[in-house]
Amino acid sequence: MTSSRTVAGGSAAIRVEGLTKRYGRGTAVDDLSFTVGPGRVTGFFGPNGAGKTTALKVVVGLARPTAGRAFVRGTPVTTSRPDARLLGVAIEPCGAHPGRTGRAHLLSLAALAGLPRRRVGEVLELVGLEEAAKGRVGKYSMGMRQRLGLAAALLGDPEILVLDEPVNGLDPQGIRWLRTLLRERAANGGTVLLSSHMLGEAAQTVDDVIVIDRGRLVHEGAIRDLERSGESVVVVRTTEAERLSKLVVAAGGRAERDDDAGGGLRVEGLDAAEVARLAHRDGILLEEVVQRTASLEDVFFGLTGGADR
Ligand SMILES: Nc1ncnc2c1ncn2[C@@H]1O[C@H](COP(=O)(O)OP(=O)(O)OP(=O)(O)O)[C@@H](O)[C@H]1O
Repeated sequence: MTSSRTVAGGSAAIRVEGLTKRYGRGTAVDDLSFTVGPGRVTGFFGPNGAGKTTALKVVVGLARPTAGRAFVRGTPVTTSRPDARLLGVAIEPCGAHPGRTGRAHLLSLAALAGLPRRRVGEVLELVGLEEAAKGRVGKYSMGMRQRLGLAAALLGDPEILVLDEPVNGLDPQGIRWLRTLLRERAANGGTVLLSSHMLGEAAQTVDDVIVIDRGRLVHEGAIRDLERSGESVVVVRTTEAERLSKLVVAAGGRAERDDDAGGGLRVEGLDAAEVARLAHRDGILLEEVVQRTASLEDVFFGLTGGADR
């Protein structure tokens, strides 16, 4: 999928520049640019329909961009078969015929990529599918199909892994296992780009995040910075929410009714002590005041509007 001509991208493992992809009159990806650093696990996040799969397909050469370019290790991506030693890809559907065994599927992929047969046994062990690989793919659970897709991506022991929603269908133990596997690859210098529509869940796995919404970039940076960016929220329970809400707004804060707080208020822009002072000054009784830091999911909703499409 790459040519020998090095053009751009610098030391980036993956670089996407001004990528737009239209399907008919719809725009799936809209002037998107981002960089994936080497030796890091990068999460590519966005609500359903944000354009993640489409962008990843362009990055791995499975779709042609309408405009813009993608580079893998500085080399422009083309739609020819990727070098399995450079780039491993797991994007559904995995292409395995339902009537074939998982092992037969991997053996044919290994042969196509010029990789030794022994790699099939090795990757099956890595993903915990040794026994299941003797059975037909059509009988696999979603979690087993995920593991088979990952085994295929790992065949060439690639420098860079691109995984579309790899956590889907995995149980909690499976998620923990995948996290360890991906962290180990990054610790050994490998690069991972994985997509997910749940930022909170992937937070322990990734170093960096790229967040898109409606095909456009809304955030790019380290996960730690995003965690720190969470503004604190004060949740107040009172029978005089309406009156307190006006005081909060007059003091420069934001307030909205919070049904979870039992007819209370959710306040942003002021801390708990300031809210308590305002209430006390006007003789408003507060039944409960709780201050909490916005979770990563709150930050994600704030960035993307939260709505799945
Ligand atoms: N082959 C296609 N033909 C037409 N429209 C498409 C095609 N592929 C994707 N789209 C549209 O492009 C938009 C982005 O889809 P995409 O699958 O890339 O989003 P996503 O972020 O991966 O979503 P999800 O998390 O639901 O998989 C959607 O509106 C989708 O309907």
